[in-house]
Amino acid sequence: MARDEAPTTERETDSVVPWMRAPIDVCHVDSCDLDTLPFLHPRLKKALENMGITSLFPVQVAVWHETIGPGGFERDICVNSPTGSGKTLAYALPIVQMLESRAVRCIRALVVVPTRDLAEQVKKVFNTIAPAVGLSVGLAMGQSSISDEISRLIKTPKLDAGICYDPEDISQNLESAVDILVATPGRLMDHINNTKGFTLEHLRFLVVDETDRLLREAYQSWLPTVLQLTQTSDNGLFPSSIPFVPSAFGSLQTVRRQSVERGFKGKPYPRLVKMALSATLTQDPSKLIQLDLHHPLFMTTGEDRYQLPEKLECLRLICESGMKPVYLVALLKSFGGGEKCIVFTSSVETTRRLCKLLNFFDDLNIKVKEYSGGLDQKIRREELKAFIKGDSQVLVASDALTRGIDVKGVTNVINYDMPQFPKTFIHRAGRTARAGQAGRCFTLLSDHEVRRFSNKILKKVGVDSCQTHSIPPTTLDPIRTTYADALEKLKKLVELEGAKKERRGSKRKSRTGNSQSKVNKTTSET
Ligand SMILES: Nc1ncnc2c1ncn2[C@@H]1O[C@H](COP(=O)(O)OP(=O)(O)OP(=O)(O)O)[C@@H](O)[C@H]1O
Repeated sequence: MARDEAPTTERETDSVVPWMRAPIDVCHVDSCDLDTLPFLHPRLKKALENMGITSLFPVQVAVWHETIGPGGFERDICVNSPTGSGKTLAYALPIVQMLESRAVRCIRALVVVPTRDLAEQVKKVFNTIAPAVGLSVGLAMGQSSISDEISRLIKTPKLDAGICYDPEDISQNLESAVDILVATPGRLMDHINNTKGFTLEHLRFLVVDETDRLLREAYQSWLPTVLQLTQTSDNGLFPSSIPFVPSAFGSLQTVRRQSVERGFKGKPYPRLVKMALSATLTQDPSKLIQLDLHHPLFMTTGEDRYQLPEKLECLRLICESGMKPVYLVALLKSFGGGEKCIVFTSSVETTRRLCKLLNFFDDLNIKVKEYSGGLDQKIRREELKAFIKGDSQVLVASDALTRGIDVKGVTNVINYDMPQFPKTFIHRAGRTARAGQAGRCFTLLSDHEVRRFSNKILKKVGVDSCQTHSIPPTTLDPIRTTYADALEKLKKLVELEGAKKERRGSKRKSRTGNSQSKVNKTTSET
């Protein structure tokens, strides 16, 4: 179960920080054609058109107006906008536009996301626009080789053969190879602590995507560390005493001076601008305070705390107990092979077993793949790629990985296990009905879950109508027999795997036993 969706503290529900009480309601903002978007750089307009984008979504227009042009980035921005509403481009576009005029290459924008798959996805979005204005985007995420990553993030100076250089001198003049870095917290900390030449000294934009998840995550140290590395020298009203001496290799010192920003005295410039975004942005003051926001501007969508995508249809199936797989297979068969579907379970183990069970239904004729934290990153990436390409039609997934994942053409989401928290429901359902498309979210319920589902989940997320989807017995009955066979095969497989695990365990024991006896023998001989 994804820890990050755990129920919020009571405080979060009844007390709202002052700056969240009068938000900009994105419902009152219209989409805007690229032709009429003020100040948009022509090369960025072209890059967007090459992606098939001809207008910006409301949340993107709202953020653009608060970041580009006269009031540009005067305030930090917090965005609470539904899944699939285009939050990634909402922050990527203004940041790329603002960095277009940078002279020297160094990390000026850092985007922190909770998972590796999301990091790769966000980097891809930046890569569709940043190169158009000469900016380079880097990726820092765990489970990939850190040395390869360093070679892509840090540029070592060209050394003339035959001249011996002082290594100290070289490390003093390592330069960043990227302008924008997308990172997961763990790997970001690795680079901050160990990578020579890696610096956030020149950082101007910090984006915390899926904020509520990141503020809950265990590796909390990344946020105070980044804020500490980018704070101004707090020396009253006089410019920072740090000497402004560009080095021989052209790297420059970012002098965060005190300066008068329109109406805000005493804040340093260039101030680190922060943007926090989520479909379920926390309102908990104790969490928000960690961001150390500067005169934050809050943008939300509609009156309610949470907003589901406009064209999302919610349905429920009440299943005989122990028969959920039969109802699931009947539902998958009813979709027809062409439609993409994500099936959510509440654990890695259930994900693994359910995926195997579905593949034992010989007449299902749908390619089902697993997508969970139990898989190695490389395999997971391959499975996701195959799903995006349409080589597989159904992904059985655990919650930990799906926040923000954007796969076009997912028309159905199925909650095989009932989501435990409202946020889990929102992020699962949010894998469909994206970018204004229609989509359906089915939830399989046993009798005893029906009441809890409507009171603890649907009511909290503002769903007042959830149709009951029924499957005729004539459809279910033939599946019951194939279910019995599939279950038999799964049991045999589990026993086989158990036996293999046991054999491996005993081999390991005997190896350690032998080596122990060897040690005993040698020690007894000596
Ligand atoms: N202006 C646009 N016009 C058309 N499509 C767009 C536009 N902006 C974004 N999209 C598409 O909308 C989809 C959703 O975008 P994105 O993943 O940024 O949503 P999100 O709000 O971050 O969702 P989540 O909360 O799940 O992370 C993507 O496929 C993206 O390519």
